[in-house]
Amino acid sequence: MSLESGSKIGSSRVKAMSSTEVDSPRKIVTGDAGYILQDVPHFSDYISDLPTYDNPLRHNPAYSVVKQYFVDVDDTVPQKIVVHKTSPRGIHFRRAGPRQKVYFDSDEVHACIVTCGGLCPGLNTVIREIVCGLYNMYGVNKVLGIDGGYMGFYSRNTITLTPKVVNDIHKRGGTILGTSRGGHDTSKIVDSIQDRGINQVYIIGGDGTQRGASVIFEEVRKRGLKVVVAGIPKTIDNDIPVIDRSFGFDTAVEEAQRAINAAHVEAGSVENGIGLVKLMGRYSGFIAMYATLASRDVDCCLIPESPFYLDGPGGLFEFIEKCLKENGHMVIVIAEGAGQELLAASENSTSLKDASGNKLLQDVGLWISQRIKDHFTRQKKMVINLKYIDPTYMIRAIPGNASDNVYCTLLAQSVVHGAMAGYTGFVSGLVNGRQTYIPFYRINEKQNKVVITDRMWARLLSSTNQPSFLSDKDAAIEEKVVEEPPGQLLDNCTDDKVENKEIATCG
Ligand SMILES: Nc1ncnc2c1ncn2[C@@H]1O[C@H](COP(=O)(O)OP(=O)(O)OP(=O)(O)O)[C@@H](O)[C@H]1O
Ligand SMILES: O=P(O)(O)OC[C@H]1O[C@](O)(CO)[C@@H](O)[C@@H]1O
Ligand SMILES: [Mg+2]
Repeated sequence: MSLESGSKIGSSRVKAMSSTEVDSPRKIVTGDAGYILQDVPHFSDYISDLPTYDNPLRHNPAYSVVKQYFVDVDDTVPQKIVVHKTSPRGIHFRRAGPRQKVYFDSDEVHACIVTCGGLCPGLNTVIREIVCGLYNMYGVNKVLGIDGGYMGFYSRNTITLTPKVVNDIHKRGGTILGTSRGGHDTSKIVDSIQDRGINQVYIIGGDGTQRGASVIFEEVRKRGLKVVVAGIPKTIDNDIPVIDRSFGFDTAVEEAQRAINAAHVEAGSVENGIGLVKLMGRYSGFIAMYATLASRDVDCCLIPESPFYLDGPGGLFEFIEKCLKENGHMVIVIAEGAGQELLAASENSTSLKDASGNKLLQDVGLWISQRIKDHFTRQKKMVINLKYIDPTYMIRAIPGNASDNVYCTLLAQSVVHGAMAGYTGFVSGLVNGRQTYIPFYRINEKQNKVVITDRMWARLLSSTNQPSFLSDKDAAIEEKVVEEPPGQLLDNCTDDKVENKEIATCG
């Protein structure tokens, strides 16, 4: 059976599923033993008789010597790699990489790149590698940078991108294209794409951006345009599902160590020192969790997914007192989205939003510093020295580290290969260590969160020895989860549940 788009699918079963009336049908291919491919759209799904061309990499001296450089069209990557002998084969994604045939003549390509949402280490590397990939691998010579996020599509300013222009940009933080929140108008964006004659759109951004990319793709498809819409997920919070991790995350965790070290040194140098570090993470506490695990100097890590309380037995104040009595100092790491429900209850809660509609959070770092000071100084009459460090923007406004730079290069080259091969409506992402093409709906259906009933959070609790802050009621729920019948082998059991539901519906 061949899974190549536009070709016959042999004995496998293909089912078109539509989630809403406006969305194009989902491409689901099923095979033996519970095999499911959540495939990505392709030009041939809605435009017939398009010419194809030999991939120019065949004649590129760097690649032509590589044995099996081209990816087999049937290659797919499983989402879950821990299985029982009786497990169904489960969900798979199309493997990324160069194809023998491409759907663009090099001279025909007019690509553009846009960056949206907050900054993230590695953005410039992704831009650089898309430009260099298009020029050097595929002989493309028209690449435009859209200035300042989605709203830049409506302005006249664009930046011509060539390998020379982008040569050094990976050494700089931020994005040379600029970024923004809000201002997404699908028809105006697609009008602009059409007016400029753009036929490959590369969209780098977070969850909001990829939702925007998905509606741009739907509009492009509705208009029957031969225009690739492809995303590269960017999120320093690591809140995008399915992918192993987002680019820039590694750099952010590494940079956070500097703040934690400073907090530790400050706290250890005074009587009853408390070093408090606030890290990014609106709804997902991955940066805080990994920075804590990496550091080993942190005594308590507070994240949005694990509600905590201050007073009484098992509460934060009791734990701080214990640490101070035992060690004379302590370090707390708090994610910006942690404890927001406590702030809302104790302060005038606001419903302010940013231009994209994201809720603006109150500063939990300042709030908790004040509450700790009040508790120990006024109520307990104890001398404490609290130093609050807020490095939030410092950890994202830096260039990617070596590992993120390599990762960004692979993501960028993969997305270019996919676009040249005529795939569209997809993001390029790492799944179980392999580059894949993932349909937008999988990226947009939910947020990736720390699962506090997983082993990773248990590792953190055992490393810090902090309280779990679970009430008897919560503990009972946790117990129930653990007692569920076998089948939830993986750390991320929430994912499994979602997927089992999908298997049931797609099957
Ligand atoms: N549901 C949506 N439909 C269309 N466009 C959207 C949607 N959500 C967000 N956008 C647009 O995507 C862009 C970026 O969104 P947002 O500010 O939420 O950042 P993000 O991509 O989620 O990145 P991050 O949260 O990691 O900083 C904005 O221009 C916004 O208007
Ligand atoms: O202040 P800005 O630029 O809107 O971004 C802040 C938000 O962006 C993020 O870094 C996500 O990109 C969040 O962690 C944070 O709350
Ligand atoms: Mg977001």
